[in-house]
Amino acid sequence: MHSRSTEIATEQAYFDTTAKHRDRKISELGGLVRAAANSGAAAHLHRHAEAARRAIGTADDAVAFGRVDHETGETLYLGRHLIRDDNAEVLVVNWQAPAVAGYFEASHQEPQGLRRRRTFDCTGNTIRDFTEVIFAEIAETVDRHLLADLERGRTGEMRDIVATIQAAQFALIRAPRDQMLVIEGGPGTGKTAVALHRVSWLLFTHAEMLNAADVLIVGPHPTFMRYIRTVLPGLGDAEVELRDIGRLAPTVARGRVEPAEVSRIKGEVRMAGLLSRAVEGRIGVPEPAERLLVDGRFVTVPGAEVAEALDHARAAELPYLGRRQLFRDRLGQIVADRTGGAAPAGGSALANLVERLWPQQTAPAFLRDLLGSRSRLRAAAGTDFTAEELTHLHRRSADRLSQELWSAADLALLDELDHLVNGAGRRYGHVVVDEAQDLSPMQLRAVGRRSANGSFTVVGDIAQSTGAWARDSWDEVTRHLPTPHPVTVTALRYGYRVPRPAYELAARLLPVAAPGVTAPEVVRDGPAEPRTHRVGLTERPGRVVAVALEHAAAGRFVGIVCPPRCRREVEAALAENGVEWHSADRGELGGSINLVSPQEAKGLEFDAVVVVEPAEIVASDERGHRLLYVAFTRTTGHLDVVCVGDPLPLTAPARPTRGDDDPPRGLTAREVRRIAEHIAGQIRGAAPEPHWDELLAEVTQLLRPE
Ligand SMILES: Nc1ncnc2c1ncn2[C@@H]1O[C@H](COP(=O)(O)OP(=O)(O)OP(=O)(O)O)[C@@H](O)[C@H]1O
Repeated sequence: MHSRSTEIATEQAYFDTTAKHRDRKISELGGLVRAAANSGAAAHLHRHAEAARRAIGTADDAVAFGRVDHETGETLYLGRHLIRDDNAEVLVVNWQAPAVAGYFEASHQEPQGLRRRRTFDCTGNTIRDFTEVIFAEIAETVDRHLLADLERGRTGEMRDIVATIQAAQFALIRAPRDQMLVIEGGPGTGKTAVALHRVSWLLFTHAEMLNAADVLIVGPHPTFMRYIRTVLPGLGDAEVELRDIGRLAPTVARGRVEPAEVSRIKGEVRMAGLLSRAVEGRIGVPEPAERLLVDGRFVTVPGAEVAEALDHARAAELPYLGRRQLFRDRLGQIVADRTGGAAPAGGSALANLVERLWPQQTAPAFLRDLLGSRSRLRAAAGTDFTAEELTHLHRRSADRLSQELWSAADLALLDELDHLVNGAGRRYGHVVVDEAQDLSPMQLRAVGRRSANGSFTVVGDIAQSTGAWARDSWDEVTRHLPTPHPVTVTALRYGYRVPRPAYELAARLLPVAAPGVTAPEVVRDGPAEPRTHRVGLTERPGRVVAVALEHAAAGRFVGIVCPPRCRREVEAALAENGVEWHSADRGELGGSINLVSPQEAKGLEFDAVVVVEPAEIVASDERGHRLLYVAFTRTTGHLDVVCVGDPLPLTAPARPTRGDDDPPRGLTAREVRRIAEHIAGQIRGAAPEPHWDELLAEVTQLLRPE
């Protein structure tokens, strides 16, 4: 029998030969890319060469990550990319190929014709070691390679998991395309990783009908998109479109903070009806006779004829602006018939009449006018909204459109309006929506209308569902995504990210946070028990920074998960200590110390997590225990809780850090909190001076007794 070092040397020789073939191909393609870039008419060749170059990987990567030996004696190496020799013989099979599915699927119970599965541990293309499973052996061996992989330090970028995809994950990755596949599971079960690898697998398997630019991945916030953005390009699929949910809307200034009840109303599906009626309501009624000055003389068109042209255009199956054009053409013809000439081209009288009866619109201008006008809101609301709800929707517009600041809920309304006004935009052959459990019906409509065929991968976890649209079942989400295909909800059971001690702490929240949700089975032990630091109020920020620095000094990637109320003090302490840090709120993630809100921590992970004041996190959301569950489950290793109050609040939200919380007479504590949050939110959003009046008006509105 070969010794291990001889075995590694033999494998290394194979890797070296393969690398020579790959590197030559890379340089050939590089030459092609350069040549194509130089010749003017060769853009498509350039793209093709680029894509081919990406599909073969880079010279820094290992040529393969695994190998399977079949009972038949055939051996296949698998890698992220297909590699051939000069005679087109396959040296390494790409991981999506059916021939190597057994690598992911085979188990001791069902070896699927495999004798051996080997996984290589490499630095660049140098093999350091390998682990292997011999399927004929009786005892199940722990997948040491997976465990070693999970122990590795994290950075601000997610890595692919191709070498260690587990059988249950692989089943979802290769599930049929024509369905709405809901992947649920606890924190760190690999839902996001699986969804991304599924995209790569679908692109490979359906290459003839689906290319990377036909796939859209929607995530919760910009930081999350940055976190996942390198996974697919690393697998050779660089063109896939990634957008956070806010970026589906037309580009506007974001950052408006508004009370939860306003967001809640704006997220409801009945807003779609209101917007559609509001758009139709902008089409005017003609005068009994319309007089137009055309080429120096007046032409009178009877109102009935104009009304008929309006009705004709209104009934067309086109968006608002398409129908406007129809009306304009028809009116032009009517005028031309009267003057006996050709249709007046762009005559200003005609243009004015069209503009009066069917005004030009953009989604932002339209929404600003609508929300700023009680009468327009009332007219469009019909009987679907109460007077109180309309009062919530109404707001004073900024003086200029460019000064208007938009909330997250507004963005979905803008997208709906853009669709009504300009018609359908880009549609995709497959749409992935991650952290879908928090999206409002209006946000889900924005996602849904981007699907060309109802093929979706929906990812999320009910136990992590928070905010105005916290869900208790998947049906509440999927019913807003149109599909002719079946809906399949499948759970991932094993928790790969969070080590046992940290997860045991987090799981104590589950009975309060999400009764009925099954906890994942954790696959590994952690490096340390969670630590609780009970401190006095004034010590809190300093301790947070000290703990974060301790982890950073040990080379760990650190996340400080901090509720909004403690943010300023922690930022100040970081500054005082001269600590360089990154803010997830600004879409940054990286370096060593990162500051994130619990909401924005969703989907992210760190080697060490410092959770600041759990009771404040619980108090900051109606489903605050879920938010704390999210915070505790961001760690791949260390967890520290720094708090003045209860480190694990299991009952109603408490306010441990202030003694002066009694509400003034006439206001309930909830109202005071709501107002305080609103004012704080607006200030945080750095409302510029032109918005101060508006802010005051909104606060006055909130203070009015209900
Ligand atoms: N088969 C695997 N091999 C190696 N690492 C894995 C595997 N499955 C999951 N992981 C790792 O576990 C971590 C969690 O994965 P991921 O972020 O996809 O989980 P999630 O279920 O989406 O979590 P959350 O609900 O918190 O967003 C990641 O670091 C991922 O790389």
